[in-house]
Amino acid sequence: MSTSEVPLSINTPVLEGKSLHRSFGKRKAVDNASFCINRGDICAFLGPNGAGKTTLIKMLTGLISPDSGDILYDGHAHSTDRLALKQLIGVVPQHNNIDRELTPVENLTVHGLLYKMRGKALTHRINESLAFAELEEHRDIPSEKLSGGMKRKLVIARALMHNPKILFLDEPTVGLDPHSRRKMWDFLSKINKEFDCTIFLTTHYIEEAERMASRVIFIDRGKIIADSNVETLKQDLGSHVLEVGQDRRQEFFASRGHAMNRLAELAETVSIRQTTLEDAFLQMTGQRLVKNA
Ligand SMILES: Nc1ncnc2c1ncn2[C@@H]1O[C@H](COP(=O)(O)OP(=O)(O)OP(=O)(O)O)[C@@H](O)[C@H]1O
Repeated sequence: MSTSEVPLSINTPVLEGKSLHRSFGKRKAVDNASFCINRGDICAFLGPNGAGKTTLIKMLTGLISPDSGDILYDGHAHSTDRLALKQLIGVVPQHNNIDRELTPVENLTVHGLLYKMRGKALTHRINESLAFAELEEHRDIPSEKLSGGMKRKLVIARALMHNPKILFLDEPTVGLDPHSRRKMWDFLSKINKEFDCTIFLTTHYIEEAERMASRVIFIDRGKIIADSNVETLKQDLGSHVLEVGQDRRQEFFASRGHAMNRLAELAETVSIRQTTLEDAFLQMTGQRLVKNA
């Protein structure tokens, strides 16, 4: 049995980054980043503006090369085989790069042709993609007339046309209103389940990572500072937090009961709430992720 025929288990690594470095001049955009993404993961890279998320995605998708380090897909380096890499991955960049004058059908057709899809197979796939993205009604209008959420879905549908194994999304919901953002999370979860597609996304929206991700990797100033699941990151800190006094100093507790006991002792103004990923990031880095959904 060849390597490609070995059945994949859930814990099969599909993507590994090993000691990745990338600088721009003196600026270390990505600094010794190592991680392993398993099949079926929805992995969120979470970090503030300028943390290195886009640089990392560009390296993983072959747009730029690392200064040093290795990138392995299914255990193999693809640095010399760009075509094989392109078949394996779908990429959704931060900005919608659809052809605005072309219709959704035309945008998908161009992508399909580039991936050597032809005839009935291409038509079938386009129809399937439009149905999945709920864009059938808008299939023949210029794409510039689509709403922001629809344009985003079209970019995603296009990235999925050739059935990639891993979908990369750089800030998938940036610029969308909260309602469209939530619908996008459902859409991405559906892609993950129905297409058996591993998802790797960057975001600086806490809620996005909390709602969607099975794995969260914190990145700060180019360095990976945590790699775990959402619940573990929060539990490590304590499930509940008291914010005490005018300066809202934080005290963490293992349970609501413990937090309530402490609350009863305090004479100052206190609020109680569940711990969030924002708290975990703040404790680790001393800075906030800034934007929130
Ligand atoms: N082409 C480039 N030339 C020079 N500096 C760059 C270039 N690309 C990125 N940088 C710098 O590298 C650092 C990381 O940038 P990057 O875009 O990867 O961060 P990010 O986490 O994606 O930020 P954002 O959330 O704002 O998109 C920043 O300091 C940025 O200014």
